[in-house]
Parts: sequence; C-alpha cells; structure tokens
Amino acid sequence: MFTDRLYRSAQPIWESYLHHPFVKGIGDGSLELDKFKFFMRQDYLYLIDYCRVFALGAVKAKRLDTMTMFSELLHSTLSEEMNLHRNYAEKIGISREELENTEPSATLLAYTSYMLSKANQGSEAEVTACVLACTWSYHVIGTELNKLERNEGHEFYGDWIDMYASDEFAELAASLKELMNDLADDLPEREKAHLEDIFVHTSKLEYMFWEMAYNKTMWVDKDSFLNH
Ligand SMILES: Cc1ncc(C[n+]2csc(CCO)c2C)c(N)n1
Repeated sequence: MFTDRLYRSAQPIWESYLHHPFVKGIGDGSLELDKFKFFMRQDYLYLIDYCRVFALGAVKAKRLDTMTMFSELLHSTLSEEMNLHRNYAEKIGISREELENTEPSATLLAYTSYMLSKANQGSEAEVTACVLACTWSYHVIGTELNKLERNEGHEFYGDWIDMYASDEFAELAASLKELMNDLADDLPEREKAHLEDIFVHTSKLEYMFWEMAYNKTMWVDKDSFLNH
C-alpha cells in the first residue's frame, strides 16, 4: 500500500516525536505550563489554516463522498479539536481574543504556508498528502501516551491525550489513509514521489513544531532581539 511506503520514508522522523521532551512531558505530566501555553496558542493558528486546507480538499474533490469527508473534517476541526484549545485556554487564563490574535512563529508560518501552497497548486491527492502526517502522527502519539500510567498530578494533559487517542481520531486517521491509497494507486511514479515529498516535509515540520513549542521560539533562538 502507498501509505506503507510513506510510513517507511518518514519512520525515523516519526520515532523522534516519541522521544521529544515536549511529547514526553505531556505523557508524564512534567511539561511546563508556559511551554504548553505557547504551543496551544500557535496550534490554534495552525488549525485555522488547516481548516482552509480541508476546505480546498472539498473544492477539489472529484466525488461526493470525498467532498463529504473533507467537509466533515473541516467541521470537526473547527468544533471539536479547536474546542479542546478553547477549553484549555479558559483553564490557563488565555482569552479568546488572545487565542485568535497570537503572533505567528516562523515555524508555524513555514508549515501552514507550505501546506496551503501545495494544496492550492495540487489536486485532491496533494491535499490529502498535506493533511495525512498531522492527523495520523497525532493519533500515533495519542495512542502511545495513552498506554502510560497517568499518575496523580498528570491529569491536566489527560484531555489532550484522550482526544488524540480516541476512537473518533482513529477513524479520521484511517479514513484519510484509505483515501490516500485510493487516490495514489493509479498515479505514475513521478506523482507518487511528489506526494511522498509532501508527506516527508510535513513530517519534518511536525518535528519542528514540537521543537518550536519546547523552546518557545518565535523566529530564531532564544536570546535574539527578533524574539522581542
Ligand atoms: C502542529 C499540529 N499537527 C497536528 C495536529 C493534529 N490535527 C490537526 S487537524 C487534525 C485532524 C482533524 O481535526 C489533527 C489530528 C495539530 N493539532 N497540530
């Protein structure tokens, strides 16, 4: 299957997510709140643009069931996933206004601009390749973290883990994988290689997003005046 090929190409990158201190910190509850806050604010902006990518998927879909799937993904991101962020924001004292008016970091801009440009230029297959690594890898991470014992005091990140480990997310990831396989099956190798590039690039950008949040990097490393 084409998604097996994608997984093989990105495997070392995906393994690094589980060793990343941000991800480990969510898993064992030790992640500092200021890093999580930074992440949630950037991630909210990320999800707004991500919704635009789903909308492009609906525009480019050749079949009604694919169009329905993209519109459902768009709706569930705007309501359910972004609700997770709104709920956390309320708990940690970030107002709705602050959440929507966050200054974007360089990594966020790189990631969303990349996806939007590939989705705009490409067909429904490129759109699917753009969103696949993010949905699939979050489900893998959620499932792995869900296996760990949740000690006392770690319940704060529980909602985050529960969302991405949920059956609903498993279904989202599975249906996107199925769609990717359907769309890529009959494509010539040159086009498959392009989809693979998108998958590997977005997988690297996922890693960069964890790094960005862990170090709270806006543009360059910590002490640069560009961060102020
Ligand atoms: C940087 C970053 N990467 C992936 C996700 C996870 N995610 C984004 S949209 C979507 C699909 C349906 O809502 C999923 C799983 C995230 N939140 N932030």
